[in-house]
Amino acid sequence: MLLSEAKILIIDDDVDVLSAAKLLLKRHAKLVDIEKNPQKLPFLVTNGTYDLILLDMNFTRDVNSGREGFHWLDRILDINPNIKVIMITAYGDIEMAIRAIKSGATDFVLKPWENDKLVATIEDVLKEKKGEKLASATEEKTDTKKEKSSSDAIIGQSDAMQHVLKTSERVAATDANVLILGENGTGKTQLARYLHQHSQRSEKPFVVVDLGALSDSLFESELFGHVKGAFTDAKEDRAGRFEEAKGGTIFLDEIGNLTLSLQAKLLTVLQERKVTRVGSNKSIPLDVRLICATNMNIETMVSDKTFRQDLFYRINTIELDLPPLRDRPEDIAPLAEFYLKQFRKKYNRPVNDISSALIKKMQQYNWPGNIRELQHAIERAVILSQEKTLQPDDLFLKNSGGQPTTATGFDLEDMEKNMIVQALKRFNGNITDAARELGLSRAALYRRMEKYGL
Ligand SMILES: Nc1ncnc2c1ncn2[C@@H]1O[C@H](COP(=O)(O)OP(=O)(O)OP(=O)(O)O)[C@@H](O)[C@H]1O
Repeated sequence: MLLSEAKILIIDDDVDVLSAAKLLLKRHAKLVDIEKNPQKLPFLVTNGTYDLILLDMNFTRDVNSGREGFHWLDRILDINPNIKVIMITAYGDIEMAIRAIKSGATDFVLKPWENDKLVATIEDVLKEKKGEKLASATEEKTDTKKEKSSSDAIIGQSDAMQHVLKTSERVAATDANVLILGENGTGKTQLARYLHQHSQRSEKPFVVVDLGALSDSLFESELFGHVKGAFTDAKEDRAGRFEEAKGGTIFLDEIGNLTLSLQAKLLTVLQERKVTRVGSNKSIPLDVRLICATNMNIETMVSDKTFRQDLFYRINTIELDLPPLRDRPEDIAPLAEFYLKQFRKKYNRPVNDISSALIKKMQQYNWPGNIRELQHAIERAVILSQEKTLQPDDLFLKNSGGQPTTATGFDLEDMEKNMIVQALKRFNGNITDAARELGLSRAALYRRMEKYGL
């Protein structure tokens, strides 16, 4: 592949590194996105946009062990083993760079780099076929491709989801502003990406902004950009997210979390269709398609006057309502099977099937964390199950009937309880054998059984 065709993502916590690399590479590559928060990597990689990632070895939390870099490298390659990753390492970290390559990175560059050298390294890496290096069979590569495209798939055969999908197909091609409503984990981000990918803007950036995670003080500079010297930390000119999304789509998640004063600022930009970087007096025309989402009851917020009616009317030209999973039980089996396949492959586990009793159990559950919770529950079950067919006991679900809450992902206590249940089952309730397998003393196992009410 030529560099001029390549889509590159750069991840580094140092904004100066990010802007320097972007400035250099955007002259050569088709697309260059930057991100300083590595937590967003799984999301960014899953969408399959990028051919190559430049990944820093060290993020703030753990300054120079490189441990975080290895962690993120693993995550990236789990999601897409064929993606090319170039690690960015500091001088003196050669050992670490070698280790990175052994762990699956394609190459490394030393920081601070020489521009020509960086471009040449990227060009070489893009020419090379990653599969050859991994010495994996062609079959494996084909599978991964299939998985990449299927992981973007929106699964939903219920009438409610079919309705959402039909409307989405119709509106994707237009430039209409879309507001996506739905509880946490119902697939709002996934749907926004689908709309972008099926629009005429699909070759341009899809920029996600989590407004819920943005403090009031950062809002303007993050969304609209700033010029050098606009405030103490503004060491360089910086484009905002609206500018980054130029020609593409901007997805404003958690719009219901905006304070009234920020709502007014956003409204002005949307009305005037131009942005002005903080500290500048030059306005830049806006060329983005706007998709917003919230899990809040925004109409009630409008009546309560906590959300501006004029902003509401501007963002909701088309409204798409994603129903909670408990209201569409027909979608549960296809979703569970989809994730079973995905995790079976990821963790190389011999689990092939889901019993009908388990499907029934899942259909009776209320899924407060919606699809994300189901995804995590299946993931846990695939890791822990000793059987080829998942059974009701393999899936630990929180008690039904509670209020919808945010799913928290892996819960160590859930995992521990499940492992104990499995061990007891395997040894027909024999405490000595189960304790030995779990690496616990009999007393420790009894204590835990008591704690979990077993
Ligand atoms: N219809 C679907 N088919 C398959 N997977 C889905 C579907 N909808 C969502 N997912 C998956 O479920 C997870 C949660 O989806 P997503 O992040 O889009 O939800 P969300 O509504 O944006 O969540 P939040 O409100 O917490 O931001 C993701 O891993 C996504 O890929």
